[in-house]
Amino acid sequence: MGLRATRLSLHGFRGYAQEEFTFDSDLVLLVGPNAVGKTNLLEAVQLLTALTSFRHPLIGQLISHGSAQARVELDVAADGRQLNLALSLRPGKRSYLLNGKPKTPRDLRGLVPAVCFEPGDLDFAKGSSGVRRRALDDLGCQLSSTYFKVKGDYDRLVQHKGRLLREEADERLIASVDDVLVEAGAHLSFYRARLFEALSVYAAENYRRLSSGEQKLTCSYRMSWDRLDERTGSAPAAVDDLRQRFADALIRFRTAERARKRCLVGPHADELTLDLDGQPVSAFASQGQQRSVVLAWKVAEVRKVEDSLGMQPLLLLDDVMSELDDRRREALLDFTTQGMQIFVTSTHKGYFTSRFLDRAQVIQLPRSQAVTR
Ligand SMILES: Nc1ncnc2c1ncn2[C@@H]1O[C@H](COP(=O)(O)OP(=O)(O)OP(=O)(O)O)[C@@H](O)[C@H]1O
Repeated sequence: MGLRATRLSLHGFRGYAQEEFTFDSDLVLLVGPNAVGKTNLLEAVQLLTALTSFRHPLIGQLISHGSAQARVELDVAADGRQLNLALSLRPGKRSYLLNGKPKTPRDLRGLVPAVCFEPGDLDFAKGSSGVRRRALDDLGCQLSSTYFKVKGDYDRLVQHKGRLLREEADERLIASVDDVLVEAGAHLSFYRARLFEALSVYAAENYRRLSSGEQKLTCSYRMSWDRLDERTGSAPAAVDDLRQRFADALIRFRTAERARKRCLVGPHADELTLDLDGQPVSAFASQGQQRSVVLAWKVAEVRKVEDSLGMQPLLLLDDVMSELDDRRREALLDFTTQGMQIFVTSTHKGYFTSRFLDRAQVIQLPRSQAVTR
């Protein structure tokens, strides 16, 4: 199924007082100098589609300085249907509309999916497990309302438990939180590990192609309780199994958690590792290899969205061309022939081939300059 964003309007959003863009191509290149608003524009598209932004902003940060509210709207053609997605932002409150009718994020989840690739994503390869957990959760929340709910429940509970541990609350009170934490935590680890496994298969294949089979990418997920007990993690068979293992671990680590005053076990501490030929990517891979790993992972995300939702996501590429060498840039631009709509931002047109530029709608920012093709 093809998704095409055709119009974006921005009112009081970030640096945009009032602006409207129309898109007439499946390849949209936004070019302009630093700080002109390229990323802000992609962020608006991401908020209306993925219902999140890679910047994870507070609502107040999205509203233009000096404005009381912001509104962004995106028209999308989806298999003959016209969708108008709107997001209104006021301090502390965000509300969505679909074709003029109020909707919850739950209603909109997965309606118009998007995958974003931005320079900060390089941390996916070189950063800690926390970066990879967050990336997985962002995608999982887009793919499934259940994932989103379980993640929200777990985050709230683990924060609450953390507060109780810091306040040295009564042991029975903490144990009562553990009783509910087990349910949300077992589900979150289960969903996340399954998503990771599916993406790992695609990413390994993508990496093999990108590196011409020179190295093998392997990805592994270790539940926190296996990691802390120094056991070798194995793929979870079922939620029941995880529930039991999590409950046992919470009892085993009760004294340690009270002593350290923080939550030690649970999905927030699961470890997600990436290895090239058995060596951790974060510590041993070259910068180029790390970039290829991230590229392989992003391509895997696109494929997973297609598998799960039966449609190609919008692909948002924010300033990644400058981060990639010619070969990897070419590999990424291969995507542009696969029919999905792609938004690319860049400070320079020079990163793109004439073949690419001929096909693309080039929007020059700031808008005082002419819009060209
Ligand atoms: N809430 C806000 N109100 C007003 N301006 C804002 C707000 N949030 C961000 N900005 C401004 O938006 C600008 C940054 O825009 P953006 O990140 O889209 O730039 P960019 O074109 O992607 O730049 P670069 O090429 O450097 O990545 C900054 O000048 C910043 O001050």
